Amino acid sequence: MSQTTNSPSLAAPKRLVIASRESRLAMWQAEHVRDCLKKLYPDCDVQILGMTTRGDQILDKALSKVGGKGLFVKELETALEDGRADLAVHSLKDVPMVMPEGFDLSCVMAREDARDAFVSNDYASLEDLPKGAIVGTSSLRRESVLRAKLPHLEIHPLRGNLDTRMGKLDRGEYQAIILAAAGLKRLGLESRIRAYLPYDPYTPAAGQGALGIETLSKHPNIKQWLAPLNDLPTLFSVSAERMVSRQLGGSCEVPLAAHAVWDQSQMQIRSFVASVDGKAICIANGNAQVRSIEDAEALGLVVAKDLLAQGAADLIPKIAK
Ligand SMILES: NCc1[nH]cc(CCC(=O)O)c1CC(=O)O
Repeated sequence: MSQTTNSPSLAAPKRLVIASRESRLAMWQAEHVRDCLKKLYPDCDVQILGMTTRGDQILDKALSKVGGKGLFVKELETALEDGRADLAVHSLKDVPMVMPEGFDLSCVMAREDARDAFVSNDYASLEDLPKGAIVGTSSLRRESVLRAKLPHLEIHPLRGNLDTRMGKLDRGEYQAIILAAAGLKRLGLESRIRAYLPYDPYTPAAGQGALGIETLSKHPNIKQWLAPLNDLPTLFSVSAERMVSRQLGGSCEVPLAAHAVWDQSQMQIRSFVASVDGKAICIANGNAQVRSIEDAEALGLVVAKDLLAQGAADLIPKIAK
């Protein structure tokens, strides 16, 4: 993944098929990748293969209860294996921390706004919500911080694609909902954002706001063709975040947050592991010079060790210690 220039000896691709989920956000992301590839390789025929995943079908349960991450990527991986597609585009947040055998996270593209957003028709911010107001989120991470900071609020589950979630808010099922700002901005719904939640304490999930492209390990050419799409600051940041998450079991069955920023070789990272009720929390911050993916992962490891030293493992159901 560290390669960011195209090998001059490799001929341009003739045809590339992108596997994508069919939600509006997933299609936006696939079209974005298609447009970038068309710019790089004007003579290449770039197609999008849309498909429904189990994560899109099961809408009545919290993600953490139905298999979590991986749920949105499995069908796309099958399309790669079967040769129906060459690359799969994912929200990086949904990509498992440990890639399955035979698959690589080949490319990480520039990050959108990584923050969580407050969306409401009647209130301007979380702080304005009255006692008993219903806030929609199915993220255990968001729920944990909300319960700790604003215990007078009611947290109710909220699943489905972005349009479904907005519809539920607009029908009055919730007084407010919390969503990733990235998805809203990509779909032109930025004007619905009433407030941005600060990174402290509302730290995002590892990879939030970034796009990841997955390919088969046995097709190194495709990885090389994608290399120019990598964004170095994002790649460094998410490498650190994903290392923290990986060390802590990498599931979404536990409130786990990790967010890093990289600028001019300096990286800062904030991470927490908490209980869903918000009563217990381990927080670790890191700061280091980072000039490579290895440096970024090393910082992620330090932060993970800090969390574990504070007893984070006790908050995680099935972590292999
Ligand atoms: N877990 C679902 C998911 N995966 C990616 C995004 C939003 C876009 C992104 O973070 O890149 C969302 C929705 C949300 O958290 O509101």
